[in-house]
Amino acid sequence: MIEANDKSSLQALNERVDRLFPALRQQRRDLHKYAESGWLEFRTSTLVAERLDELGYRLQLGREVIDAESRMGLPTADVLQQQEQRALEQGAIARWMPHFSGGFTGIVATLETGNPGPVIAYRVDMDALDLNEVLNDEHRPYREGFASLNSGMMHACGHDGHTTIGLGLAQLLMEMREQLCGTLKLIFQPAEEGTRGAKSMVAAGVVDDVDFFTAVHIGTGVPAHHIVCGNDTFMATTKLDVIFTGVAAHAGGNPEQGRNALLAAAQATLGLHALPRHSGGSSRINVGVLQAGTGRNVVPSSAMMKVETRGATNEVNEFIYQQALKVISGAAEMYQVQVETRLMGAAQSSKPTAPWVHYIHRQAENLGVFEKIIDRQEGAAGSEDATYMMERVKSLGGQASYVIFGTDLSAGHHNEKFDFDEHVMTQGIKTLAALALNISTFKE
Ligand SMILES: O=C(O)C[C@H](NC(=O)Cc1c[nH]c2ccccc12)C(=O)O
Repeated sequence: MIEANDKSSLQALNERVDRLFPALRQQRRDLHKYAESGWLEFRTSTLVAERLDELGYRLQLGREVIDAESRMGLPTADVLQQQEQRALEQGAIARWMPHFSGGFTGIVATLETGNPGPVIAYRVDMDALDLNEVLNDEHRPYREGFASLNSGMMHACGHDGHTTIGLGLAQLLMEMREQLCGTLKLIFQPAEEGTRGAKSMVAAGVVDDVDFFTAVHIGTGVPAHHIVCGNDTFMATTKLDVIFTGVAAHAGGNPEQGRNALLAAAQATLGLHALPRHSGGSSRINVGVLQAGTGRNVVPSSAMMKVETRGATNEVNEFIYQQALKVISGAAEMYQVQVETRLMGAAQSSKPTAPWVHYIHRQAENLGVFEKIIDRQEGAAGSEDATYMMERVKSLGGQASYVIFGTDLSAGHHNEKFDFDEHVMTQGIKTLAALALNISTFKE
């Protein structure tokens, strides 16, 4: 094995990745243009599979890496069907589609180097957000012709960049395989938004053999040329849909015959936002959607809410969630309507393992492409279902972390004007490749 820490080999790595930049940019822009929301990454996953196959990876696809029962927040069968059709019209590669059909849009690519060593895994996500991209000349993706063609779907969180980082890394690792040891695993995950996908991949066992696990994000407010080696502020979260069903009636003639689902939902909304907090850490609650009723002069017989709870720890989130269920059933009782709650997504809180964070820090230093390298940052982040993978790896004695590569953004994440400086993708690939290249120097 080469002395990878010596400056000339890292220099060679840097130059090699820099040469990939035009191809990476083109790849990212193609994914951006054909944005696909969670569990609907049909075009994306067929292109990813084709590329990884071309490179010579062993592939596990669809049901092999996604446990059907553990999927959360799956779109309806109709939507799955329509979007699969659209993907084919937009250039999805038909021969891979049977693996992904029905919402099994996950891929694990494995490279056995043939040299003895550990299993090193990377996780990237592939889904877009349910959001309409802004279409005007001030927005680069529109100006340069790669804004999303799919209404209501936009890569506004950078997962097009993450997928591209995964593919670029795959190419580089394959080219360098003689200098590497052990087994490299690239995990392409569906449906991170709404924290719906990772749990099903963990249930399928995709990280059970992993010694070193790293999940990746770009942006999130971290400045360009900065890297966070071990983000540890993810909140545990539960996502639920709530459906109230009452009885419609003549609002003038016989209001007493109605059972008002709108009032139950409105009451529940206020009650949810008034929940007491927990001394164990910060918490959040959000009713993000409330829809109810059918007509001005009809007692509303239906209402629907999309709700999420979050907590600094699993315990705090569970506390808020349990109270939320009580408020919801109490509100239903108050107005004598039926209520059903459906679990739509979930994630844990998780902390990286310190030795792996230190190791990532050292590799980032040696690369010489960052202005600032920090282990962690203050402040609540969002949630992430990669935490299921991290916790699983840790529970089996492995090392895990979550790395953030800073970049300039045109607008915040989940905003319709979101875009990022694509050069961050080369920094990501360099760092992730260095983790594999120098693994023999890892110390507990
Ligand atoms: O809960 C979700 O739906 C996941 C979604 N996740 C993200 O937006 C990722 C994210 C948010 N903040 C950070 C900070 C660092 C890395 C990743 C993130 C969120 O929190 O709403």
